[in-house]
Amino acid sequence: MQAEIQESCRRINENFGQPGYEPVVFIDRPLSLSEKAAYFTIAECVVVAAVRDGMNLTPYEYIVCRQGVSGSECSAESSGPKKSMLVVSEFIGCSPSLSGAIRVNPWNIEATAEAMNEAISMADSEKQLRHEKHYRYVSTHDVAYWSRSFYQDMERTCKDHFRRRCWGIGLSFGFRVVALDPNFKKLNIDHIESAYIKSKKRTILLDYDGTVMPQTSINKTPSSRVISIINTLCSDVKNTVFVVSGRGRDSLGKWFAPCKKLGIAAEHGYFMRWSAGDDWENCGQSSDFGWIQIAEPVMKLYTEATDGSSIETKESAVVWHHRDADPGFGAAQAKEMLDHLESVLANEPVAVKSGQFIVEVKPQGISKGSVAEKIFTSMAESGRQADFVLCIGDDRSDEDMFESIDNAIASGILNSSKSVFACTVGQKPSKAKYYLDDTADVINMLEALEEASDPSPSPGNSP
Ligand SMILES: O=P(O)(O)OC[C@H]1O[C@H](O[C@H]2O[C@H](CO)[C@@H](O)[C@H](O)[C@H]2O)[C@H](O)[C@@H](O)[C@@H]1O
Repeated sequence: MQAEIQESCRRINENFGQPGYEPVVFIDRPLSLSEKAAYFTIAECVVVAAVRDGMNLTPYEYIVCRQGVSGSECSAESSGPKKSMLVVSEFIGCSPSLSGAIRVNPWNIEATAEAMNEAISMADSEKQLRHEKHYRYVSTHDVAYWSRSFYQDMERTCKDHFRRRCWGIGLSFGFRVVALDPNFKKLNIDHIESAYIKSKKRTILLDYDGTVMPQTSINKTPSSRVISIINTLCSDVKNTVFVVSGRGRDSLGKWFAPCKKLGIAAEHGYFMRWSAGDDWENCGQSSDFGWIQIAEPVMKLYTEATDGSSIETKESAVVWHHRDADPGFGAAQAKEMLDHLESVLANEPVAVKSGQFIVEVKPQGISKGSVAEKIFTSMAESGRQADFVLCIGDDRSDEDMFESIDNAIASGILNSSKSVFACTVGQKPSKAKYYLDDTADVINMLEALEEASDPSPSPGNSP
């Protein structure tokens, strides 16, 4: 590789060099700190084109060197306004913190060349503004700042650890230690079945993906087994059953067409209907979707840079999927995109949320929590307060449902002495008190409830 670099340098110098001017000076040896500082001080632009990196400090060192030491006369520019320009790879750790840097995908040679040209031909006033911004960031985020911030993060993360149980879960790169509440336990099928039999008014809220449908399934249509269980649950006059999902109303409506009495909350509750015979209620508070014009271009940028990712446009939301991208890179891009979207959409009526291999932008106030609250409230208001609640889901959006159960108990919409089963799928930190291991476990549990049901003709769910 070294020979290849030397050959490229020779070729460029031969083609573009002139007497007294050598375009590429290739330094192929370790530099002392002072030498490095000297080069940084005179450099009009620094390019960091690493394709994989941790926390590369070169850009920060460069900015500090360009700022210089006040009062020193180390360069011709030292008395004038300070300027610096950075072209950085989007793969390096410090890239998100340098908002004035030109960010590139280093695999894209043309885009990198264009960025270098843009960097050196930019107006001095612009270079100055970018430098000021970066220097302010570097000088306020010093060693003391970082150690304070790490310390606070650790304190927050370890809060309550003394009363939690720690478990190692996952394998290989997926291995992690999680701290779980000691009251968090596996849902016992006999226990829930007996509570189900004793109860008179039941609310059952089922998430779809990752709960009744395995995340790994290619075919996302519910199995005939799932349809049959849900139909039996719906036909018990004591039951109000809802599928509460982030998926669109068309797919859910089509998939669950055989379940006439099933309630559906689609797109996290933006659309809701109590049974197949009812019209869809639109639960959104605003019809202004101008924010899509801001969110989509950002998602497109990340899609271009992340092989295997894609954008899904729903009626009320846009979703960036990275399930088929490289796991590490996809997750890093998702985290970065979430921050990016949160900052550009700060003044818009939206929420930016992450889920199972997705980042989603959806209208503010729309969540599975508000769906659950709506169902509990309208049941209580019509004198049908539930004495049995089963709420089950696997991801972050389902945590909102679990939280709304606590709120409903606190406000008296649900009675705390009744049977409440908030259950997450997979053993992980959750607001739910119970867990089941996987979708197979969920189906087994629902089968037990199916057997304990009393299917009799009924008008179905009603608000
Ligand atoms: O609320 P859920 O029923 O759990 O649905 C949430 C999202 O489901 C869909 O995404 C999921 O399935 C994709 C494959 O079809 C998969 O790639 C992704 O990782 C899953 O999260 C749906 O596309 C999203 O819009 C929903 O928000």
